[in-house]
Amino acid sequence: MDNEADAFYRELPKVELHAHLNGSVSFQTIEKLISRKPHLNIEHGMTAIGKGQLRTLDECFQVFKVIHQLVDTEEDILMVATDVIKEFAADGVKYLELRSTPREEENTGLTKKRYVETVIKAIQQCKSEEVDIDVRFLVAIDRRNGTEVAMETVKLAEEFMLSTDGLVVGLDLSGDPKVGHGKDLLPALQRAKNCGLKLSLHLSEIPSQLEESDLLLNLPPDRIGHGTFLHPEVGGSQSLVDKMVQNNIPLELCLTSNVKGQTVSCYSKHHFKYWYQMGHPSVICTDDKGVFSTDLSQEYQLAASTFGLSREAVWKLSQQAIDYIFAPDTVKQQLKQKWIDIQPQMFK
Ligand SMILES: CNc1ncnc2c1ncn2[C@@H]1O[C@H](COP(=O)(O)O)[C@@H](O)[C@H]1O
Ligand SMILES: [Zn+2]
Repeated sequence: MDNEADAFYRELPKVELHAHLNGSVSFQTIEKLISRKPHLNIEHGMTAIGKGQLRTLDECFQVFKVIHQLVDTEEDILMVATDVIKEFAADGVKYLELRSTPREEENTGLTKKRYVETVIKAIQQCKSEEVDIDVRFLVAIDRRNGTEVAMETVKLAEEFMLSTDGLVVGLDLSGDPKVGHGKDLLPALQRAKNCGLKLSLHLSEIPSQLEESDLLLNLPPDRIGHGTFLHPEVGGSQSLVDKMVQNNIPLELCLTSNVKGQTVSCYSKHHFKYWYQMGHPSVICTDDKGVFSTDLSQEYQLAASTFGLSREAVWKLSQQAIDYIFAPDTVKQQLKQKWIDIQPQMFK
């Protein structure tokens, strides 16, 4: 990790709603994976982007390929998911929605079903060890893989939603935004919505996706990841903003990810400012804490220092995120109580 956040941000109870499993793998866990697979000749520099370093978004997607080589067995997935959950808990995250793309690997016999089962197993193990965090899972569609795979993924997510007692709560659409078009994925997303899966879609992460964003906002989705180029000041449009506002769709905003991936030129120009000033529901998230060498405490601190947020405003931001989780109201009530219990210690 590049920096350590100040105590206030580490102690702040937090909600993480946008975290890709394989992008969240820490330095320490990569070390263990590398020692399991020395023949791959993978070095740390290939799996993370350090302080002050920038990459193009294309280069970021190369990094995921390297990590996927390191994580290709059930044993790897179990370790990676367990470590990631415990790291978020240690960073003060009380509720986490983890997302990941089910993969099959011919070499190791890994199937998509076993992939999801293994992530669920890690969540259950952490629960039985009483790690202080409520974890839910979003099954991810990689947009690169097209219509049929998207539909298969929805069916898989549906099965697990019914069999895991509420651990699988929704579906994510992610992957390289330059590849594929949302219109081909619409039937799958519609089906997911109809069967009760919540939808979080990566939208307008790069310019030139206006038509796709317009189409997908008609679903409407339950949350949006990034939405970097939705508003008119950056080439989006007022009608896209209006759709976001009318449907009150929360945004998952990831400052370091956007700056290091160079879709946003600097922190002060991050679209957090636009949406936050409007009072639109915005949630600070990490995206890929391993790849971008960050954690959620640092992201909150960055937002506060860049946009001049008081401690009270930061507290409110983390507390309001509870309203946008995909788990049911009973979970929201439990989390709200937790925030009430912690508040007096933090504002003495
Ligand atoms: C940087 N911005 C981003 N934009 C779009 N998709 C992203 C992403 N960051 C991560 N992913 C998606 O998450 C996968 C890695 O985790 P999992 O193997 O699913 O756990 C990537 O392959 C990509 O599909
Ligand atoms: Zn993402």
